[in-house]
Amino acid sequence: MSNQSSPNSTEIQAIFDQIAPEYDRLNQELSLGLHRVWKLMTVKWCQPEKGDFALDICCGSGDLTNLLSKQVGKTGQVIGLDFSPQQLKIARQRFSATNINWIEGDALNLPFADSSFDCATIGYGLRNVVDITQSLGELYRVLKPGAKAAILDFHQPTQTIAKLFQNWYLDHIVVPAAERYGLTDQYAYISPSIDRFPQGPEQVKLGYQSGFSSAVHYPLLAGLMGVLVLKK
Ligand SMILES: C/C(=C\Cc1cc(O)c2ccccc2c1O)CCC[C@H](C)CCC[C@H](C)CCCC(C)C
Ligand SMILES: C[S@@+](CC[C@H](N)C(=O)[O-])C[C@H]1O[C@@H](n2cnc3c(N)ncnc32)[C@H](O)[C@@H]1O
Repeated sequence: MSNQSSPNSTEIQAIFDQIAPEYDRLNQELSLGLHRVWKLMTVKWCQPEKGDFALDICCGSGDLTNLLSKQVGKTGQVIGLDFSPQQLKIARQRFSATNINWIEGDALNLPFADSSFDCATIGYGLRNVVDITQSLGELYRVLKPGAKAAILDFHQPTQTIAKLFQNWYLDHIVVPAAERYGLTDQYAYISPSIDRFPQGPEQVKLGYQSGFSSAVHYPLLAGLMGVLVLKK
């Protein structure tokens, strides 16, 4: 990894290619299955409807793409976009719904026309892109007027005790668990990435600066996670 404080795109892509085989198993174990609840809430917050054209940016192994697919139904379509070939390989193996298209692409340069999508999600992706402002600008561009996006990610809690717990859990539960698979460095990346990630009020400000007409941040799990809901 470069000696910069934050990894570049190539390094980020490599992390997610490398963890792809164990990603879902570790998420399930380390969140005690709660990540599924957070993802369900995220999809609900972008208000998908039957027949919608939906987008899951930074789709990874496809959890949110699959949930959107169920919501939009047979008359709808979902695009799952990610720049990690290995994550997309896992996604294609896990989910075969005919209303899903998997696309290898960059969240910072979405291969879609303006005002294409009725709703969108980003699950644990915004913290990992190298340019949050560019990513939010692209998200705004491809959404239809009035469309909603829901962005789930880790969040730096404001309460000291919660922050201490988050750091402890990441350092003493998450990273040692990743060691079992030789993925120590990849999972050790999470903690500093959370420290660099804007907190809720700053995310809201970035949402408005990107042109969204409304931006609300909902903390989850005492602020250890959060969902930013944006409306174009
Ligand atoms: C689905 C989750 C995380 C996805 C994820 C995001 C990243 O940016 C990564 C970067 C590098 C390696 C892996 C990931 C990655 O997996 C959230 C659930 C999994 C978390 C690893 C678990 C941590 C949860 C909270 C810090 C503490 C929860 C405590 C509760 C009592 C379970
Ligand atoms: C932590 S995973 C999240 C996967 C999935 N959304 C979930 O909720 O489990 C982050 C994903 O973002 C992808 N990613 C990071 N930067 C990206 C970019 N600029 N363009 C596309 N995908 C990107 C990574 O390849 C990885 O699959």
